[in-house]
Amino acid sequence: MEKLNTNEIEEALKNLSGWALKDEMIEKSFTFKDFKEAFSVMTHIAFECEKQNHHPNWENVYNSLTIKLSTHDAGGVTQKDIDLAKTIEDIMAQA
Ligand SMILES: C[C@H](O)[C@H](O)[C@H]1CNC2=NC(N)=NC(=O)C2=N1
Repeated sequence: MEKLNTNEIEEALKNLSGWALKDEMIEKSFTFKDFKEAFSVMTHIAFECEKQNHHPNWENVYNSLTIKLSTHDAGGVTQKDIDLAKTIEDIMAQA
């Protein structure tokens, strides 16, 4: 999968509210009511990642979750990351 250039990423991010390009990754932070809610959403996301065979770099501290997406094999952001970010937004909208 081809790395997207900065313009292509910025264009894609127009449809992904709150996601930003930083250090060759796209990232967004979320806050939940408590750990249980955060981990429940993470579990949901994890199953979708398995389906897409594409996985996040993420950090959870109690009720906060920071997700960073890049395609390790490509060394940057690809369409796979954009697709996974959209999936994550859909999950958050349901939560
Ligand atoms: C073997 C397997 O398909 C690869 O290691 C996949 C798994 N998930 C992945 N996830 C991410 N974010 N980047 C990858 O390059 C990647 N590669």
